[in-house]
Amino acid sequence: MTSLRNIGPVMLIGAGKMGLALAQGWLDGGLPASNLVLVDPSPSDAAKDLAEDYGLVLYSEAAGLQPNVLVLAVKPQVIGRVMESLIGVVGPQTLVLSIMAGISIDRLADGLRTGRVVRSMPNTPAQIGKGVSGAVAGAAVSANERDAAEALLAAAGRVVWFEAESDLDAVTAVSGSGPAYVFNLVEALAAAAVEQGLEPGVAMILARQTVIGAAALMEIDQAPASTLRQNVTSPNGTTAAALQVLMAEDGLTPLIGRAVDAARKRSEELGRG
Ligand SMILES: NC(=O)C1=CN([C@@H]2O[C@H](COP(=O)(O)OP(=O)(O)OC[C@H]3O[C@@H](n4cnc5c(N)ncnc54)[C@H](O)[C@@H]3O)[C@@H](O)[C@H]2O)C=CC1
Ligand SMILES: O=C(O)[C@@H]1CCC=N1
Repeated sequence: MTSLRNIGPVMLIGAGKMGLALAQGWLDGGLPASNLVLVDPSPSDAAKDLAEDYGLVLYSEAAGLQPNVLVLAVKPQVIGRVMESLIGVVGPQTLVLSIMAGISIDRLADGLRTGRVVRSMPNTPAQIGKGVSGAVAGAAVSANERDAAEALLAAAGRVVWFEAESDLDAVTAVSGSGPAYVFNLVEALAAAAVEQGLEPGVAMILARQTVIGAAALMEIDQAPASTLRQNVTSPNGTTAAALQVLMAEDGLTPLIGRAVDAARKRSEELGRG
């Protein structure tokens, strides 16, 4: 696989939450700081801090530069304007790697006048190298360019390639937004603990560490999730009583199904502008 050391200049357009999570992963993964430029007209303190810590250049606009890889990490709602500002920045050798929800390869190819576009969907655990990204390569993307995109995404965690671009709307709804579902589960578990009379601070420690522990166990123990669940469930015990509620016909599975469906529809909507 292509190494981040010899991928050449990378320009990140949009140093927001997800862009910075990726940038941190690239720097940790060996991308030389001198090869990373951040572009953001209103950078957050976190963006300024990263730039200062690593000596990165932080520009308010991209004019005059032609990177090897241009990473698009702005909100889908502003991409029209952003693409206009990038004419001339995307050269004949520039690979475009988008992480934006909903925005199609065709739309980027039209707006940036290049077919060299990889559309991807990472998630925020990228920041610690534990993310997962789905990716689709446009028809004009060469094997080397696909390798370069893979190197950037692999610094953030696992990479799964798809043939059908429409699958990325599902990926967005499952793993792109998914960390939020898990954090919301922590909030719900902590709220339930408070309802049971526990002090809020303690409730949050218990809820948070339960999810941290369960995730860490799942990483080490490759048994199916259903087996890990069964390992907690003593016959006729407390977990069985809770699972009767969670696994009822109107329990967690249809609820998560509706949530994922809503996210997918929103991803499709964002794509329609
Ligand atoms: N937050 C997440 O978990 C994930 C987000 N994404 C995608 O990443 C993109 C960014 O999302 P977030 O980081 O959450 O949003 P954010 O609001 O934290 O970051 C967007 C950044 O773009 C900057 N920006 C606005 N106009 C710009 C311009 N003309 N040029 C350069 N930068 C500009 C803003 O100042 C901001 O710092 C979205 O397209 C989203 O779909 C993808 C996967 C996961
Ligand atoms: O909420 C969003 O639209 C972005 C895409 C996936 C995660 N965050």
